[in-house]
Amino acid sequence: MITIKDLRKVYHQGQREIIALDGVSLQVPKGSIHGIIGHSGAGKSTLVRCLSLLDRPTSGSVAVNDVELSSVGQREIRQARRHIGMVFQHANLLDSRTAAGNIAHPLEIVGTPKAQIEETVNRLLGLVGLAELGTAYPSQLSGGQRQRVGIARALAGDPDVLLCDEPTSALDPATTDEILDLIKDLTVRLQLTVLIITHEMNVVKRVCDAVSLLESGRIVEHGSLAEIAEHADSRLAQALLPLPQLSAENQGFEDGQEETVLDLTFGPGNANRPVLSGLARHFDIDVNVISGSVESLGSEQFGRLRVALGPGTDRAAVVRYLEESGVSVNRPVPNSEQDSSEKGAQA
Ligand SMILES: Nc1ncnc2c1ncn2[C@@H]1O[C@H](COP(=O)(O)OP(=O)(O)OP(=O)(O)O)[C@@H](O)[C@H]1O
Repeated sequence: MITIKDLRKVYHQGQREIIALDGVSLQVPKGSIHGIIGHSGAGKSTLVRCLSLLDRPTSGSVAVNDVELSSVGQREIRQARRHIGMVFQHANLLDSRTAAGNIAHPLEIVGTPKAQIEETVNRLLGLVGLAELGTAYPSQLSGGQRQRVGIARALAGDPDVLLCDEPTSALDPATTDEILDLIKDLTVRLQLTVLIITHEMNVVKRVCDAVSLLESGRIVEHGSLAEIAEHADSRLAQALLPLPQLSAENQGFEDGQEETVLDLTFGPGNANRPVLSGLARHFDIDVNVISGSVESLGSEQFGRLRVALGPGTDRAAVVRYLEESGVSVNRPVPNSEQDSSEKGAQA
């Protein structure tokens, strides 16, 4: 488990103070993956540096499994770093070493006995699906295979935490999915605690259990994917479950007609239930679907629908009926607002 409490990092440039992290608090349970998403300059790299002990926070604390890391002395820092494995955007392998040699490197640095290194490297090569490629050099490996070596190297010290900084940004979509599935599998198998820094919403959708939106050094939205999906007007929800874009002029409703239009979010509990036909029958009204999408978030299905109710419908009663059926109901968000929210959450 990672526990971050009120983390602040202030840089000084001459007279200027730059607040890179402004009171970040976060808890990531063991065995789960938490995504951090945010604009350039939001503070993501600073957060990674403070968590990996490459930089000292100005104040606040970071603990892994209740062991406080942010206050360890210079001498114990190497030992403390062993709790944390790092996966980088470009695997950052040593070109002069084979895949096995790269995985062995951190173990050699801390003086691990040779026989133990060999046993660990072979086990890790198997774990990341490269059992046959231990003698290959980075130049002989594909981008995905290099990242597998990078992941194995991050696991060499038997860490509790994996910090992944844009781990798939340099990979094509199919390889991205393979690497994400590997990270997910390892998280469960080894009961790791994983933080993924990313600007890609599909990374969050595919593997994260929870996500935080970082903006100007602060977490402005956060929650499990199910919690976020329920708040359809939040910026993360609009990025996770976007409604297909209607034209700028045609948002599916006329000015003044917003009252009859609803945005509905269906979660795993009701995504497969005939809620809308039940609604139409119950109130004896027409329900017109204007726009909709269904997304897999982790292993669960979520859906968003924009619907228009027939004239004369008792809107309050309909909203009550839908909410009692477990559907989240929101006012429609105009296209212009949705555009800027998606950019904010995706950048
Ligand atoms: N060493 C430093 N000295 C001074 N200011 C810094 C330093 N490192 C980062 N900053 C500032 O702190 C803020 C957060 O930067 P950071 O690199 O953490 O953002 P980021 O979200 O990682 O951005 P990107 O996605 O572009 O890497 C920015 O305003 C940046 O200019």
